[in-house]
Amino acid sequence: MTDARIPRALTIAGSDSGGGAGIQADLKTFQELGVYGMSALTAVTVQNTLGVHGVYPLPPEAAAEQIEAVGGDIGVDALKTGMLFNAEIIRLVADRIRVFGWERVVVDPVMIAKGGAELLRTEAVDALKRELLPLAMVVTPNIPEAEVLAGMGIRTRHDCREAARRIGGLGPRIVIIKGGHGSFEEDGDQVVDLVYDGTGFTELSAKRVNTVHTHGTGCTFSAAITAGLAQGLSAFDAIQSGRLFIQAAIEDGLNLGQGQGPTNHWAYNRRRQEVLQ
Ligand SMILES: Nc1ncnc2c1ncn2[C@@H]1O[C@H](COP(=O)(O)OP(=O)(O)O)[C@@H](O)[C@H]1O
Ligand SMILES: Cc1ncc(COP(=O)(O)O)c(N)n1
Repeated sequence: MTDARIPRALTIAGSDSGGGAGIQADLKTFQELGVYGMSALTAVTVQNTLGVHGVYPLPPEAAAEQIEAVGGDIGVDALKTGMLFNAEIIRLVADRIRVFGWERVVVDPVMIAKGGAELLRTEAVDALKRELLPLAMVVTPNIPEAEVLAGMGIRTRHDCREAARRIGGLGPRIVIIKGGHGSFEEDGDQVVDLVYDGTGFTELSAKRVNTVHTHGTGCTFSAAITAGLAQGLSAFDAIQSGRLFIQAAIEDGLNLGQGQGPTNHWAYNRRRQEVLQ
């Protein structure tokens, strides 16, 4: 029998039939990072590299009961939320996080898929802000999501900092505004994720990969952070190691299907093995 104390992580998110985003991306990432993965499904999407072709939300109680089933039996060292779709699901998920007293919580405030499909109802944004963000150790909006949460446009690096401050005011301990959707003038060929911890800012820069195969980048990044938290890393170390994981996954992205392909969840470990050989 292997060590019973393998780190355990839970993803509360939607299913992506194409396997590049959602719970599929999360579970692949947990597995690659040596963490036992569990899922509470909120919705089934009909999805491939060409986009989202259908969304079938589950009854809100289904998510709540899945969380109770794994939380009460197996235990959860860290969790992430992804696609939550509506306010009722958000309320029940937030309630279960409070009841279990979980603190290592990553909220990826998924709103709109890269192809434009709505993964969170507009009227649910308030519930996300009021119910879930106060429970988050780390929240990971992309720039359009940060604009919605902060209630302001982001056109400059200065705007980005102001938005991070406003989102920090909603309760999460750390805000990361991800730079995948565009660079500011001074960023050059770098992609910059802005990290705000309530007092100061850190910019995590990496080379921007020139690719269209970025389906599931946000899911994979937040799952990698969650895996780090499940293993007991500090939030900042988990974010830095998540950044290394996503960079490798994008650099070695998979040209699958006819549209926007997924990232490569093996890339990080394959590179580490190559270094060891
Ligand atoms: N072209 C790229 N090159 C390198 N890193 C990227 C690229 N696109 C996104 N990323 C990284 O992927 C992660 C997810 O960012 P982003 O794509 O903005 O999120 P989302 O999938 O939520 O829209 C961030 O760490 C971001 O810096
Ligand atoms: C079920 C599901 N959840 C999340 C996303 C967001 O994907 P991305 O990380 O590319 O923004 C998605 N396309 N599908």
